[in-house]
Amino acid sequence: MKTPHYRQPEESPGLRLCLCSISKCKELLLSLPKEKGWRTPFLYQFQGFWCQPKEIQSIISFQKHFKSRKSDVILATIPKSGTTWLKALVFAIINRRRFPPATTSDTSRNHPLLTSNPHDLVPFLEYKLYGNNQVPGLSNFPDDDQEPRTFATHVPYPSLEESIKKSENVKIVYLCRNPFDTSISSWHFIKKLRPESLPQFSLEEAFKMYCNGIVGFGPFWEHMLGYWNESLKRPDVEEREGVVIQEIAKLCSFDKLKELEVNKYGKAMTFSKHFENKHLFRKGEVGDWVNYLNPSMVKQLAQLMEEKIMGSGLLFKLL
Ligand SMILES: Nc1ncnc2c1ncn2[C@@H]1O[C@H](COP(=O)(O)OS(=O)(=O)O)[C@@H](OP(=O)(O)O)[C@H]1O
Repeated sequence: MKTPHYRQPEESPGLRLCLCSISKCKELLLSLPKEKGWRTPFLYQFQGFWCQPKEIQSIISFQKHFKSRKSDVILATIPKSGTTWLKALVFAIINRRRFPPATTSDTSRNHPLLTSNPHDLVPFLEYKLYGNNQVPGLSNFPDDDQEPRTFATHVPYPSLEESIKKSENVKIVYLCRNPFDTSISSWHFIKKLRPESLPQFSLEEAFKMYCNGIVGFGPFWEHMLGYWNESLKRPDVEEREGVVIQEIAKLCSFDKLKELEVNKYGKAMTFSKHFENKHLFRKGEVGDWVNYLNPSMVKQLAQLMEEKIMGSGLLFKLL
């Protein structure tokens, strides 16, 4: 991170390893239902959703050790539904006074989004913070006097750590995207990251698994409805601060972020050791699915959405 005012959680002196849980986790894995995976040989069904083995350990650690603060902001998504964009937007909004977003002004030249990938600015709880057997010391995160803390997660609502769910003040921002585009985006992403040791992964196979709910943090409809139903119980007042909105939208736009050096050539540790940021920016469009799904696939997913999501009030823009 090149901006001196913003501290990464790894620098915290409280970081420690939590190796004792590894053997317990192995035991747990043996007891869980499993299916063929997207990026790993298997996905396991843990607390009702599908995830990779390493994620289970970090989710347990997050559930056990994280304690929310009243001012915390949690960004929640299922993978490939616009997480990177949401992280950029929320980071820019929360820090708009420290880092003015106007892309033309002198002060904005130091904006962290120009030199850091959004995943390095808003860490995932289950990857960057509680991943790799670590329990981060978050007392000084991100800065001694800077609130709110902003975290991200793919974990479904029922599996969030208890103090988050119990709090009346913690803000959860949930973003979901139409399942047509999300399924295609997921397939493209996994094709790039899937180890060579695993067999080829066709669109047909990926689509079938997606529709069966067997996708990271899925089934997608349960992920969406978990957060959606909770938001209906606790509606938020809409707040607007007109002047900076356009500037933030411009700074966080797909074209702007995709063309930055850090996102064209940079690497982030969020997803794996050698993960290239460019994989997070493919097309960024609504409706690219029409180039991939055949009529019978469209029919199948449309029926599934009707069966699982219709009636909830949740509606999507498909084209
Ligand atoms: N700034 C911005 N604006 C609009 N769209 C954007 C932006 N950044 C990333 N993208 C598109 O989001 C898709 C990646 O999803 P995620 O960011 O959720 O991926 S991840 O879960 O964090 O791996 C992926 O969608 P597809 O292009 O359809 O594959 C990205 O291209």
